[in-house]
Amino acid sequence: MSFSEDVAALENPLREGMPDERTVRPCTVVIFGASGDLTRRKLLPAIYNLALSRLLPGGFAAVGVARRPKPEFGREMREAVAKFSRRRPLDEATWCELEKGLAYVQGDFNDPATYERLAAELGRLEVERGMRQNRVFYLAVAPTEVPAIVRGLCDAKLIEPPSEAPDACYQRVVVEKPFGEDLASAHALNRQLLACLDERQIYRIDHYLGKETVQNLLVFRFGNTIFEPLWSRQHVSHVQITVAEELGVEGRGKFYDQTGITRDIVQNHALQLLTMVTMEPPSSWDADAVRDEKVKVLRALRPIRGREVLEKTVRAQYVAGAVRGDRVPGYREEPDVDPDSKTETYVAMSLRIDSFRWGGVPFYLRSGKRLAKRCAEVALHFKPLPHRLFRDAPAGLDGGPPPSIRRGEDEPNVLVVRIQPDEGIALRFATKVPGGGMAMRNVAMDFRYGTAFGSSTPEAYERLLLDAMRGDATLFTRADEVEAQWGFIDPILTGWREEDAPVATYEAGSWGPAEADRLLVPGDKWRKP
Ligand SMILES: NC(=O)C1=CN([C@@H]2O[C@H](COP(=O)(O)OP(=O)(O)OC[C@H]3O[C@@H](n4cnc5c(N)ncnc54)[C@H](OP(=O)(O)O)[C@@H]3O)[C@@H](O)[C@H]2O)C=CC1
Ligand SMILES: O=C1O[C@H](COP(=O)(O)O)[C@@H](O)[C@H](O)[C@H]1O
Repeated sequence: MSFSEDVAALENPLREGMPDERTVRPCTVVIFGASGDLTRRKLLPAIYNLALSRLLPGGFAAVGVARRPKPEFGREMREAVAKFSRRRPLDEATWCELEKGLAYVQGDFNDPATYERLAAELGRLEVERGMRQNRVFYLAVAPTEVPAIVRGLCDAKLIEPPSEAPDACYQRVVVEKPFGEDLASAHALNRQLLACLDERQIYRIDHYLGKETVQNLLVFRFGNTIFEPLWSRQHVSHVQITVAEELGVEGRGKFYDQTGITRDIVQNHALQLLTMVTMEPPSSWDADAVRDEKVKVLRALRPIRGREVLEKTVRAQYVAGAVRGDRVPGYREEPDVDPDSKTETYVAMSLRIDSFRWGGVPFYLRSGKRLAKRCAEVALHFKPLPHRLFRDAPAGLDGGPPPSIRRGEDEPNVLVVRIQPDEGIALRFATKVPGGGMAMRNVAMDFRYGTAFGSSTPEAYERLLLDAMRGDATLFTRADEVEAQWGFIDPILTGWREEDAPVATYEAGSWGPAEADRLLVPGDKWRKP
């Protein structure tokens, strides 16, 4: 912990109790796909930040595995950390210590010799650094590579079945998203994994679950008494879930054109947000208790299939436009994208959850690349007043409210959970305009994470790596959960194909296609965060 953080911890009462006390046993993290983008942008910076926060165990090593030779792996990773770490400049002492336990094994995932070399390297590090065979294998690779790696690890006896003995070593496998590309492939992948591993050893990652604000959805709902009674069809008129990006496909045109935003974001991140907002309270903070409740919501999602896709979903692609003033090309002009591509870069849908709590409440979900603003949020729109006692203040009232305070007319209460950026929670409510009369205007009560807890909150990958080392799978998806997600998404993708659903267009830098408005119940409007 740096001096300034130390002081902040002492001075800010909200930070009390923040350091995490759960211990991590000495272990090695092995990253498959170590020459790839995720490793340098996210994984190594996350490991470095854990080291900087003194959350790594005394004995720790990180081994990268990939096809390309990397004679300067340590130097490359140092540069990556210096560039992508949330805390800069690089702390030399922390990096030097970490680098002592850093190694690289070159090899093809399909070649048994790769695992022999890895076994030798692990043996050397474990002896040298006084560690036992506690290992987290992080598969930062495409889903097609996963079965070969797991087989290779098991054949080489680098993974053993889990033992209940208190001092037994563990071996766990973290599997990156996308987990399959449809229900059939996800199911097959689960079968292949479970042929070699126990479910307790499998950690299917969805990095949105590692975001502080996503976890806070559960604390907000189940750690307070006053919100949960409002959290249902009795009070909520509709819910909007938005995952918007300013970014385009960022050099991942080939991957993206085969994937599309529904598989890349909605099947995982957006549906996870939906489950966190709508699940029933779990009986305890236990991995299976939490995941059982999430699966129930996924199974209660009303399917959208066949011609229903035309009425309940909108897919679209961006055309050239300007994002924050910079001209950007259209999707079909991006490198490695088919000029006749029908892959969606935007999707909006109107969902229903068939349950006692949510029956009749529309859930509007949208996600897009190259939208006006980077923003992920969940907004609960409450029901309108049954009877209006007070009048809205007329605009331009002398000495009246500034324009940032919104007119109250027809604007019921809204609770917005901002996942990113500007993480926080805002509640919109009506208030009396000062002066004579009883005119009202809407104002916001606004909690900001940055102000309350300091600006540098841990990255999702830090939390999730640490949880995998600790053996806490609560924030990872279970086999039945990931299959239930695909079970909802698959019929939509099939419906689009079979019904030849139109692909609308939207200008890059806008809030998406006008066609998305037809998903809304009359009177509802998409938010412009
Ligand atoms: N990048 C991101 O922001 C995110 C990525 N993900 C997921 O993480 C995973 C990895 O993504 P990303 O890092 O971008 O992918 P990259 O394409 O950048 O990296 C893939 C890695 O896999 C290695 N590899 C592939 N096949 C083999 C093989 N047969 N033998 C040995 N090595 C092999 C490559 O090695 P080499 O290049 O040396 O051949 C490279 O290190 C994907 O599933 C992706 O969907 C998830 C969220 C965000
Ligand atoms: O998984 C993915 O997520 C990122 C967005 O993540 P965020 O944490 O920056 O919100 C997205 O850009 C990428 O396409 C997708 O694969």
